[in-house]
Amino acid sequence: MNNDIEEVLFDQEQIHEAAVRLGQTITKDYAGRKPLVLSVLKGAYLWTADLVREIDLYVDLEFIKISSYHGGVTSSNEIQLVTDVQSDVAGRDVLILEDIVDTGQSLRFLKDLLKDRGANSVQVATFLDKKGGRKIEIDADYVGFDVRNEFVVGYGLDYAGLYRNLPYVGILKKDIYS
Ligand SMILES: O=P(O)(O)OC[C@H]1O[C@H](OP(=O)(O)OP(=O)(O)O)[C@H](O)[C@@H]1O
Ligand SMILES: Nc1nc2[nH]cnc2c(=O)[nH]1
Repeated sequence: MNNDIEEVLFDQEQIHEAAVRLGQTITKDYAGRKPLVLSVLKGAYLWTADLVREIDLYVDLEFIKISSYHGGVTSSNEIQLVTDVQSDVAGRDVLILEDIVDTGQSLRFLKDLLKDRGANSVQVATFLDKKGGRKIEIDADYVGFDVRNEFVVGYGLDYAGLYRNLPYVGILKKDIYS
């Protein structure tokens, strides 16, 4: 699996530092509140595990699964709610945890859904922010790393269902796509 990677963009140490940095900021910003941390599956599973351990607050942890990519490297415009959140978000301060914001379509879908359901506030902590990929004007509140406009894998992010278990983020060799 490691042999399929052309270039490592963010290694384990850098990722840990980003989780610590964001965890400290979120701890300060949400002081006195009990946010509902909403992890977006599948991609955010590792980011969630690492970031929540750096947040020194009482939090509720929930999961939601949506889908926009269908095995390839380009997004579909259609976002599907695959598995809904299991608790009421009305009145809650929701902190969405995403692995990546690319076109912005998934985030738009989620923020609209949570606002429609009466969340008190909705903020977003994304591991990666691919600003060059945006089709919708939307921004995350907390960003681990800005990433260039290329398809990346690892640390939760997949290609055709694979590479989510790489402990770092990288770019695949071109022949893997063919
Ligand atoms: O900004 P966007 O262009 O909408 O892309 C971002 C979304 O794409 C990925 O999810 P994906 O649909 O691939 O599902 P997964 O998390 O299960 O891999 C990622 O986890 C984000 O949720
Ligand atoms: N694996 C992966 N999923 C994505 N979803 C949106 N952008 C990306 C990306 O660059 N890589």
